[in-house]
Amino acid sequence: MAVTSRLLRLSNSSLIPTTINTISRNFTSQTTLHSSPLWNDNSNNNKPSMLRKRRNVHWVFLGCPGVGKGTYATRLSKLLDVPHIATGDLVRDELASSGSLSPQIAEIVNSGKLVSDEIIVDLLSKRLESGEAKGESGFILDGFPRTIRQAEILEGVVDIDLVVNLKLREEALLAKCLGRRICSHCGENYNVACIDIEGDEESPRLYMAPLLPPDECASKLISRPDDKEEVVRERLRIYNELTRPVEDFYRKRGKLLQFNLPGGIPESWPKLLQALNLDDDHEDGQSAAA
Ligand SMILES: Nc1ncnc2c1ncn2[C@@H]1O[C@H](COP(=O)(O)OP(=O)(O)O)[C@@H](O)[C@H]1O
Repeated sequence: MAVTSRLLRLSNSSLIPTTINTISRNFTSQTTLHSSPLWNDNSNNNKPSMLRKRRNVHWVFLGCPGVGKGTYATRLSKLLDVPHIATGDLVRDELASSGSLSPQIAEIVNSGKLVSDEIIVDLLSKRLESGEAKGESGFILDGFPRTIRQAEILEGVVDIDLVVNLKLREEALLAKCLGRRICSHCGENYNVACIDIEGDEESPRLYMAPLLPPDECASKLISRPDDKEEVVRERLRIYNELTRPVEDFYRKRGKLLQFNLPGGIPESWPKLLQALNLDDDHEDGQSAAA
């Protein structure tokens, strides 16, 4: 469908609030619509060099709180040279800047609920607009879409190539959220939890070493206010209720790649690259696994 008719359809749709017009402008002006999926075109590991150089991906990361969406999306965004856009970060930036929306969203976020589609689309639109001004193209979205309505809005404006659904055993998710620490100085993420879950007939042992901070960050660690146990449980409940159906939305469209994390970063990162057919783009296995 041509971009103009796509926009026309959007602006006529009662589903789409006015802020979405901004998001549609941003997406359509900077993206190649209906591009072929990078990961699907690599059958027999025989990657055409032209394809390997193409980095204009439009990917989405799905997964429960604590699964590691941010960690792996950040790494892939560096590897593919596309922006990693995390709506959770946009929300936290908005709160930190005491912007006009802060009072409205602080209470929602700190109780583990989702902020409204209108607010999140507004924040995402602004982020895309500033990226566009800097010449960005492509993206890895993390934390959006989180509802079927958000998925429909996104589908109305851009053709998503791939949705990576990260999966981790339920027992590990809470521990990962509670162990999460952020350096208040440099913003780097760490995790003090050491996860070691015995294997059984259904799943192998799961070991995830802590990701400890270097000395310069160790005294500056903070936790996210929504990483408290009762709030994490609520976020997990909301994920199951509102975001789980988004997995089906993309499964039906043949875009969902399920990826079970086998352990911590050293085990999971090379396997994720393999699953994405990006393993030979990754020249230095040791440094990436650090
Ligand atoms: N797409 C979204 N829709 C609604 N609320 C969102 C969205 N993305 C982020 N948020 C808000 O920001 C909070 C933090 O998001 P995020 O860092 O992605 O958390 P998580 O670790 O639970 O995946 C969410 O609990 C929610 O309140």
